[in-house]
Amino acid sequence: MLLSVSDLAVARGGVTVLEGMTFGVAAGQALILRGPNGAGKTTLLRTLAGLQPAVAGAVSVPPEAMAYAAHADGIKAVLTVAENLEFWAAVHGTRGIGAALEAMDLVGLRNRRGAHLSAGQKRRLGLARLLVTGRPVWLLDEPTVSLDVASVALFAGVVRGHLAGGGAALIATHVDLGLGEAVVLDLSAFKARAAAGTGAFDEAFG
Ligand SMILES: Nc1ncnc2c1ncn2[C@@H]1O[C@H](COP(=O)(O)OP(=O)(O)OP(=O)(O)O)[C@@H](O)[C@H]1O
Repeated sequence: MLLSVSDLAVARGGVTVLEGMTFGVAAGQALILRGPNGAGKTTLLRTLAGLQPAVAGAVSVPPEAMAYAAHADGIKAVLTVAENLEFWAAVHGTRGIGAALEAMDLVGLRNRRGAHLSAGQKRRLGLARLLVTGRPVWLLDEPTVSLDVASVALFAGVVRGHLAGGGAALIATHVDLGLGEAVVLDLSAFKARAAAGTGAFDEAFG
């Protein structure tokens, strides 16, 4: 397994929302996270990314092995598309942004400032960032929001390429990315008892 999670519990706002999560993701595999709004998909991804501590349990690889694409793209408005990617490449100690520019159809936009990109273009740049991290496990939170049909297909190809290269991905998505080999993890099975009756889960699971 490229990533193994055992008996993991995660919390939001001081309330444990998911517990007893044990699963693995193999090299070349995508795991699709399912669950209604508020189920805890973002909370799980943020915990794996090291942005918040786990309540309990163990994760086999450190956050440094993972690349997280959050709802916000984290683009620097004053930098151009190419400069944003070069900045991230420098942060991650990798070289070369050409493949990332091409993969997400950003070559023609390489000199446009972040502030001047459309929502979908920003999203494409945020996803191109994954490629320059060089990290094996991708954590993707609704990655196709703002993308048009052509860009969704482009991104699905990028994910397939990452998997074919021995990477893995955990993806919270309601969109079918056409990843035939993907395994679905239904988070309803891990609803924390502590969350029942607090309001945090009532909306999600009734
Ligand atoms: N600061 C907070 N304090 C209390 N509860 C919170 C806080 N932030 C989030 N929550 C609750 O934690 C639960 C999990 O939220 P999370 O964002 O992980 O869900 P999600 O499955 O990603 O939802 P969505 O599909 O809507 O993005 C939700 O019920 C949410 O209302």
